[in-house]
Amino acid sequence: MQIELKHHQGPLTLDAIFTLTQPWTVLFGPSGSGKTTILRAIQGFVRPDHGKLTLASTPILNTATRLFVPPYQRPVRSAGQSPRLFPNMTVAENIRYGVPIATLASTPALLDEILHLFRLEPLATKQPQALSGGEKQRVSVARATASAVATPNALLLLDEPFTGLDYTLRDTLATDLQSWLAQRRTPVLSVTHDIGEAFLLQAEVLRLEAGRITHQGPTNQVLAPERTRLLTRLHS
Ligand SMILES: Nc1ncnc2c1ncn2[C@@H]1O[C@H](COP(=O)(O)OP(=O)(O)OP(=O)(O)O)[C@@H](O)[C@H]1O
Repeated sequence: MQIELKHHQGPLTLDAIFTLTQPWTVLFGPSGSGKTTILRAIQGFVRPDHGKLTLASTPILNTATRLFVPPYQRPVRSAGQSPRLFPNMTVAENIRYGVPIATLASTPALLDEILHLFRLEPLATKQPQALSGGEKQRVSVARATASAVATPNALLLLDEPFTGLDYTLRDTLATDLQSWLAQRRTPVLSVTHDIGEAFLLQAEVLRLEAGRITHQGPTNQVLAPERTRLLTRLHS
């Protein structure tokens, strides 16, 4: 996927050009650097001043030619920072919601696999009001994951997907989800400012500073300064 975005928004001047080449890419940067704005522009909820987006060789935005594919027609699925679940549906129904009936018929095990992947089997029949914040977050990411794997050539966007989870669950879930999605060839762009999460994923890292991509490469290269700073703090 090729992404070119130029946009003014409040104090932010976004000027980001990058290509997603790996199965999982992490967008890493400080608060306010524009991470969520990039995800929202890819979804189609922010219309950039200037921009060009191409997903799986299909253009979905080109301000020069006035091309703007609306959000509901983009093969983009996402889970945001605050889980928004259907309150009148169970966990299983929420996850099933974005999966076409034809997909459920051809891959009947999909829902069970996702419930298992996200450790949600014991909660499958509960409604959102009976869940903790971390459980709701898991359902939200599970729903976006189910919909992404059921959509041809989809890109999955995850904004702070493991926030609110304890470290043990986060570590297992992140690595299991990464390999499960890689097997299904569903690419991911996730946002984090958690250095532990970035190292855990062993993904390609895009480092964003004040609206600009300053580095792109493997985690241990791009985040070496953060790692050194963290280790120094732990040993002092
Ligand atoms: N609708 C808006 N109108 C004006 N300014 C906005 C709007 N949405 C966000 N901003 C500003 O744009 C900047 C980038 O916001 P964004 O949410 O993309 O940052 P972020 O890197 O995702 O931050 P965080 O890690 O805190 O979620 C911030 O300064 C924010 O205040």
